[in-house]
Amino acid sequence: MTLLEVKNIDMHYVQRPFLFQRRQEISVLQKVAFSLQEGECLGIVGQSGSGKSTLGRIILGMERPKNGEVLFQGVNLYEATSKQKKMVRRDLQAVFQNSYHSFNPKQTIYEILEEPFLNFEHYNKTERQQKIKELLECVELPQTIVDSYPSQLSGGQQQRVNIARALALKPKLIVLDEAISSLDMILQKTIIQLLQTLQKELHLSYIFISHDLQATRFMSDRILVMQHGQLVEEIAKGGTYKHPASQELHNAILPSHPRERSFN
Ligand SMILES: Nc1ncnc2c1ncn2[C@@H]1O[C@H](COP(=O)(O)OP(=O)(O)OP(=O)(O)O)[C@@H](O)[C@H]1O
Repeated sequence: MTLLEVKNIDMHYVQRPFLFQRRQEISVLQKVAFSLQEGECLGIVGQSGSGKSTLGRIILGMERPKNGEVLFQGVNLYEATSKQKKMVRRDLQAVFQNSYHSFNPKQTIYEILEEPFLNFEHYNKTERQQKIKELLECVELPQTIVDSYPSQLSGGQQQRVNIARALALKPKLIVLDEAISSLDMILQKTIIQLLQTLQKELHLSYIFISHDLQATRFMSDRILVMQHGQLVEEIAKGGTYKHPASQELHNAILPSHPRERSFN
């Protein structure tokens, strides 16, 4: 079943290069269209500035596009009623690259994880405690972490808390925007494996946005390649890269052994 439909999205930003110069429209997305099935992990890759994060924000309902529609479970995000918006806020979650900045540093991990339940559910205190315990188990964090503040956790632990918070309301889709890019290689692999396990257990869908083709290939069922605000190629799992933009990303993957890395 189709979960998300992105139809002919155009987006531009208005810039004024210098104080007395005329405002210029910079086009960042042109006619972007794709759909996502339930349970699917769709990768979106492209070089820096190709428009991936802008597209991610539009999919999350955070930025209204100039033209086009985003339909999530059949609901147009930018025409939704307040009841529909509440449903979307439950079922559509995000994990961004800089996990620390998405926390209130004055809240403990317990308070951070409790917030979605306070906002969306009618659980009593004992039920909330039980749900937080389950969330921590889900992302393989120790229960002792609940009294810590975000600044007391490692980057990997912070990102697990972020994932736990995104999972709290059992969403249908999580948009992961460079969600593992700031972690070291070993941690990246661990978090990818965790995301894959959770995807199977909870029948989740992901949009995995990254400039890292290798990680995206490992994670995704299908990959869309972006260049200059357009989707230039769709690659099925195990498929080959034909478009020059895809080949460029592919060629940028470093060989695993340092001896094989030549910069000539
Ligand atoms: N708020 C904004 N105002 C003006 N221009 C913007 C704004 N946000 C993004 N842009 C421009 O839109 C283009 C696409 O940016 P975007 O962040 O979507 O690319 P990206 O592919 O996610 O890049 P990266 O991988 O470096 O994060 C860039 O040229 C960027 O400068």
